[in-house]
Amino acid sequence: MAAQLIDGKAIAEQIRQELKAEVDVLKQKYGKAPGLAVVLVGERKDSQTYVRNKKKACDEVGIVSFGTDLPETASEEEVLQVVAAYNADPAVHGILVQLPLPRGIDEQRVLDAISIEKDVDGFHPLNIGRLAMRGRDPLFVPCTPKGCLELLKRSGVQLSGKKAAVVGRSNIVGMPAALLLQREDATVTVIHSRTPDAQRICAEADIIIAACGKAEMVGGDWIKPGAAVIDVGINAVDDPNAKRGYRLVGDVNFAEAAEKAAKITPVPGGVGPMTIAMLLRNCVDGAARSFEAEVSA
Ligand SMILES: Nc1nc2c(c(=O)[nH]1)N[C@@H](CN(C=O)c1ccc(C(=O)N[C@@H](CCC(=O)O)C(=O)O)cc1)CN2
Repeated sequence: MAAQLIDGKAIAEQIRQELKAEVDVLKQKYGKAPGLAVVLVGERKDSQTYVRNKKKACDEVGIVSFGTDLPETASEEEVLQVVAAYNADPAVHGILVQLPLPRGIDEQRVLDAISIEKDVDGFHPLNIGRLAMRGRDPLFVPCTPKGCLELLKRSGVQLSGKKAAVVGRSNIVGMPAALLLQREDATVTVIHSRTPDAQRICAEADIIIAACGKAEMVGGDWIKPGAAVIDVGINAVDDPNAKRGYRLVGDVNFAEAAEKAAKITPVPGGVGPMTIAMLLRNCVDGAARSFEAEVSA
């Protein structure tokens, strides 16, 4: 392997330590701690694990976590009532509704109901809209793409003036990642299922963010020698030799790409841990804004 590994687990740990110090300062200055409310609807095992990990990470840095678990059968109105209660609660500075929601609940309606001042996932259309505008700043940026940019910056990858390819155009990763790269003065191409010549475009890019949800789709011949490669994919592939009966692979063929890239993230241990670190970052930023607004009111 020629590439240098971008260790998301270690960088996320470093960020949590930085945040713990910031939270201590906030507590001393304002006499209160940031609060994060996590809403989980249904019994999906993966969502339960993510929510548990989010709460554990909050404890570690000194953020107070609040939680509401609703059954799979909860109605949209019940979910909206929980969101409304957290919107009105001054001890809560961030609200997160774990996705995906059970079928029958209008995800967009629920996300739209979160106050933009508490939208620590950055999924509210006003926050996304501001991200897309020059001269306007969102209050929060979605955690996974924010984590991708943080990994690039902390690994010393220059963005300004570089060619970037984002593979995938989802609302929660691909599109915001493209907007963030553009804000850093990269020239960005978004590649999707109907893009002709996807491989050629990707192979011309200095920076690749792969977020298409297809196991190992980005092969070695998609990578420009010396490129920085950020792999957002988390795909389970059956493997009878693995402890859990499956192993996780990204959207990038790691072994092939690592021979060509200068820097690359692994899966697991790359972007995944950064998603939670960026959630904490957003929550601390939201709380700091709220505390400051209170004292200057
Ligand atoms: N409201 C939200 N819902 C969801 C989000 C989100 O950002 N906000 N993202 C994903 C799930 N997610 C956090 O919620 C998440 C996914 C993966 C990881 C992670 O650390 N993955 C590990 C591997 C884990 C394993 O071994 O199974 C890794 O990549 O190293 C963290 C958070 C969907 N829902």
